[in-house]
Amino acid sequence: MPVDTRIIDGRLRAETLSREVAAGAERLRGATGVVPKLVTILVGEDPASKIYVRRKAEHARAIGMRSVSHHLDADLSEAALLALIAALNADREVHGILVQLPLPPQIDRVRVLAAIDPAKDIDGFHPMNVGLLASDGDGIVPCTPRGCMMLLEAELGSLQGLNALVVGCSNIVGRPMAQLLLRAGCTVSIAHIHTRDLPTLVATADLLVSAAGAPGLIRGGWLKPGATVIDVGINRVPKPDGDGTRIVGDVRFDEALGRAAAITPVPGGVGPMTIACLLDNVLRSAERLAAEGRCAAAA
Ligand SMILES: NC(=O)C1=CN([C@@H]2O[C@H](COP(=O)(O)OP(=O)(O)OC[C@H]3O[C@@H](n4cnc5c(N)ncnc54)[C@H](OP(=O)(O)O)[C@@H]3O)[C@@H](O)[C@H]2O)C=CC1
Ligand SMILES: Nc1nc(=O)c2c([nH]1)NC[C@@H]1CN(c3ccc(C(=O)N[C@@H](CCC(=O)O)C(=O)O)cc3)C=[N+]21
Ligand SMILES: [Mg+2]
Repeated sequence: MPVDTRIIDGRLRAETLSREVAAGAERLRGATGVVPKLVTILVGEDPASKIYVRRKAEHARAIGMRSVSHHLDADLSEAALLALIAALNADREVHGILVQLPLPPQIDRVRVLAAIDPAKDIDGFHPMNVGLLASDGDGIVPCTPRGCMMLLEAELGSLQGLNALVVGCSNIVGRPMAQLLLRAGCTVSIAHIHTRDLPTLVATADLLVSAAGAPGLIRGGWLKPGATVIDVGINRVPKPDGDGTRIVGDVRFDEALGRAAAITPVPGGVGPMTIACLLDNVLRSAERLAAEGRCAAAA
């Protein structure tokens, strides 16, 4: 029986969260003189990365934070990047450091992420924060999975006992997503490129989070009727009429309508939540560093 599928408005939820973060930043400034500061680092010329980094910096400024962007040549050495990170770790006016991924091949992502002060690691990618998430500790949680959890909890309330399927197991999205769902009491499955029978797994899922980066991978007819669907995928594909490109998710949105209980659109779903959660992570880091006397009031 077809249902009326709710379209989850991530943009609206993200605007609400951004206003809360702006108010929190203003409170912190009033109480301590500390103005949260985000530093983004982009290495190379990837056009999508340029757009996202610019968007993050603009949003930070729009809500009253400070933000500085470093745009470095594609042939930058790993040593030079590590030296920049060391300087930012030591800078008492910097509260959040974001190294945009992917990095060029001469730079070891694992070494770079491990060099960021875990207290300023607002992506939550440092092994210390990864470990805290995996052991139910209180570290910094990656932005995209946090945004997905906010949308899911607003939609469903408690997630306890639900069958959750995460498609994709990257360090940025899939793995931390699975950890958060486990923490929320879901029975979690993780599918990836070697998974044999994805349609059968999808059919068992009360909630599905897809982060494969594969356009149209998930067919509407695979979904358990009444499932809640979070589509993280951002895939640029040619328009049907061949005139330019557009962005689609991993889930066949048209097919999911009438079958899922609720679904996030692409764009306008998870993406805006990622940015709002990033700013929230910057605020939290600034609050914690201020409480520990580890940062300076803005000059
Ligand atoms: N909305 C947002 O805020 C964000 C969106 N994204 C988007 O989400 C998507 C995933 O990003 P990210 O996690 O960084 O990407 P990665 O490419 O790092 O990871 C993708 C994962 O999906 C798996 N996968 C790929 N194709 C299939 C398939 N056909 N069937 C099953 N599993 C598959 C991969 O398996 P394997 O590695 O084994 O090949 C891998 O585990 C991308 O489209 C990205 O643009 C990312 C971050 C934020
Ligand atoms: N260190 C690091 N941290 C990241 O968080 C990180 C990264 N590297 N590398 C790349 C991915 C991708 N990512 C997105 C952020 C916002 C949107 C976003 O704003 N999306 C909008 C607009 C989409 C569009 O028009 O392009 C939307 O979905 O509505 C998308 C994707 C963060 N990532
Ligand atoms: Mg992220």
